[in-house]
Amino acid sequence: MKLSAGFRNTYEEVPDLAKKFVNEAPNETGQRPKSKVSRDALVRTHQRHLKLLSEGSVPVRSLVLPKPYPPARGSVHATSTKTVHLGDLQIDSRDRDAVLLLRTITTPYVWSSTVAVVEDETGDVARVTVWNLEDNVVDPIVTKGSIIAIRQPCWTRLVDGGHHIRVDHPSDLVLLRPDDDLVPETWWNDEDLVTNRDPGQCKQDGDMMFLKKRFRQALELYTRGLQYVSNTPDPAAEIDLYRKRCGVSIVLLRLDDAANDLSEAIATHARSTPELSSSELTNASIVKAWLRNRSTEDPLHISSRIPRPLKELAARIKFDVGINQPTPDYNLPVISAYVGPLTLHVDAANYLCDTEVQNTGSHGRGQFAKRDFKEGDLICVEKAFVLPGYFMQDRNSDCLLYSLGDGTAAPRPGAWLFKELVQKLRWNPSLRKEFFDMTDGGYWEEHGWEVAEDEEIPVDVFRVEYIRRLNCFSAPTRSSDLLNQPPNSNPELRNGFWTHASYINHSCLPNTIRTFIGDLRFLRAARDIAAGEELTNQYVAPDIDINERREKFRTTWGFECDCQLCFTDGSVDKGIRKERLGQFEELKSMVMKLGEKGPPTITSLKKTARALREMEALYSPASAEGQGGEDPYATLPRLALVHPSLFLTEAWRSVKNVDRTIEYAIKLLRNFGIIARTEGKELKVDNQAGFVNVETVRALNYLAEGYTSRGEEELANQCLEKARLWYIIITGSEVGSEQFFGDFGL
Ligand SMILES: C[S@@+](CC[C@H](N)C(=O)[O-])C[C@H]1O[C@@H](n2cnc3c(N)ncnc32)[C@H](O)[C@@H]1O
Repeated sequence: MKLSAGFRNTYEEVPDLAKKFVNEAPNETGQRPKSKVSRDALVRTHQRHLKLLSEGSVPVRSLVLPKPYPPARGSVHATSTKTVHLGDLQIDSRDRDAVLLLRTITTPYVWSSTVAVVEDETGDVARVTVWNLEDNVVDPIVTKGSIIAIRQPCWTRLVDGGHHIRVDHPSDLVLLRPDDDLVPETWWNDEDLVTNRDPGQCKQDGDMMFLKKRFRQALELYTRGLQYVSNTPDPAAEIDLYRKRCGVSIVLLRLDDAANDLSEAIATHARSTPELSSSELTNASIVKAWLRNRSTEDPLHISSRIPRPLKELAARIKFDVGINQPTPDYNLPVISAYVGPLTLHVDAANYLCDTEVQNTGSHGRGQFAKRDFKEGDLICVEKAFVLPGYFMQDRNSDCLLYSLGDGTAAPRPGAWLFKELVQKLRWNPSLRKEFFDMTDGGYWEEHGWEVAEDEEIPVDVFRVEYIRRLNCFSAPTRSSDLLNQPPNSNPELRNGFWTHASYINHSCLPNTIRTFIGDLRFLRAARDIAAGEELTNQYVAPDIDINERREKFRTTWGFECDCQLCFTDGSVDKGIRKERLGQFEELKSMVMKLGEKGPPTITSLKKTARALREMEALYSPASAEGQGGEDPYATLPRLALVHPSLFLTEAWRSVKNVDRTIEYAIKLLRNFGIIARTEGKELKVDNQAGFVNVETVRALNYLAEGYTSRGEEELANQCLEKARLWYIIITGSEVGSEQFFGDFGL
């Protein structure tokens, strides 16, 4: 039996209860807690929670964001801050200038949040809960004996009674070094200040910590080594320590620190190498500027003049910060072969220069073509700002994110993206501008302040979450993998963030298609695009029902789609819309039942075809008002007809009726908004407002098969050529096409 059986974990918030509590508990803002818990009781409870943790008795990790409030502004060392004690704090009332100095008296409990028992200078005790740290048990951020400063502290009520100090913004928690001026004299401890003064030993100990994945401790040891190496100048040791610390920083996504350390390592190397000692490489700021300039150019020939380990780190940092190349040249087969569930991050440059962000006039900012693109062309390629690489099959990676402010919840992919975004932004001030430039739906305007030009942009976790929700993408490991999924398998997609791509607006009838290979996001032209045209993308495939569609756009992204399809579907008489949906549902269940019965009979297919014809009538010119008698759907998708026409195409093919297969494949294309017809031996495909997707690629394959069996090879080849182009558009590359088309025997 487990020692802690029967003990309830109160450190893990139950989101539903927390939500109810937040919305229903009486307001006690400004009051003080009526009772206190003793030091012994707090520590005892904490020990039992540590026990639960060590036994693995923890629920699925739940990240909980309370009602929004902004982080404290400026530095904890600013003269305006004032030190307070636990006894001064009030419930739910934050004083922006207040700083609470605490010392942790327990090892931390680290799961959904980091929890520790702390004391203040007067000996008063409390439980502190810190959210949104990139923490883990083996390498905790706050350890027993840490001295911490909490900014804008207040008491927060716990659902089951009692109070704790809750911190949501990582910047509201500051870890203080023992020699920090803020540390009260009573907490000075000479032992803290006496450390190993041998840089070599520090490096060795740091290496050991690195191997044990205790990255923060490794950082600390390398930092200590660097402090002491300056006493006994030893360039080789110094370069080594900078290099090692740079490596750890890269693992921890601290690219700003990594670039600083590598610049110092390179400058030290140059100063101690006779042939470089009078070169620009001795200037660390010049090297740093090169590491961060996002260019593939190397006019100072830095990479060819430094030792290989430094050169490799430089490449790593440049790719991770993001570099741009001027052409869409990529070795897609090599990239695709490299990528897998555990190797998502590709060393490749971005290709962004032929697109630009501009104001649209009606939809905020949007992305525009700077040159003409032909159907299928690569328009832009971008490496992810963040694409979390957690293990999908691991229970340990289960994680949920709840926002109590608006009652929303995000499953694992969104929760992980949020966590990594907070981490990356927290440690890389240089990358914040590009991220916080993105739309947050007005959050910061309501809750934040105007950030001055020379002020560091704060990492407000609520703002990060709003930006995540409005701008992230769901991404498969490789888009081509999705073609080989068993039907209805619904594989889990990751959530990732691509900053340039986030400026693209939605259209149900997009002129571009996005695909993914690892952390590279590709955008290809779904049809010819002229320079100056706005680029659009489908955020999600449109629902058949215009009301559902509008609701989804409104609640998820806060906009009203004004594309031609939404306008036309929206103009249709309500009764006809209802009838379309009713008939669609009826036909769908009829088709499903047929599917269950084995191979279809000719009679059943004829019956289905009749039902489809009846539905087609609901898309006749008379169905939409105010269109002057013209067919409003002449070039538009007729979404309710897609499913039955797909069924009929495949069913006629299964009974080897070539003519009917061709007829229905053309219908299927047409219902996706793609008008395909033949003029003699020529195939004409008009796609002004249609969808290119796997079904339309298949429809072309069925046509190719049909024309082949009728001996119309030229038509078959044209279908196949188009299908191959569309395959590239929907998967990003040609990789896998042999197998895909081979499965059709083509
Ligand atoms: C990923 S961002 C696109 C860039 C955004 N327009 C901007 O200015 O930052 C998504 C937001 O753009 C706006 N948006 C996207 N597509 C739109 C459309 N078709 N019509 C109106 N607004 C749209 C919505 O405000 C949505 O929340």
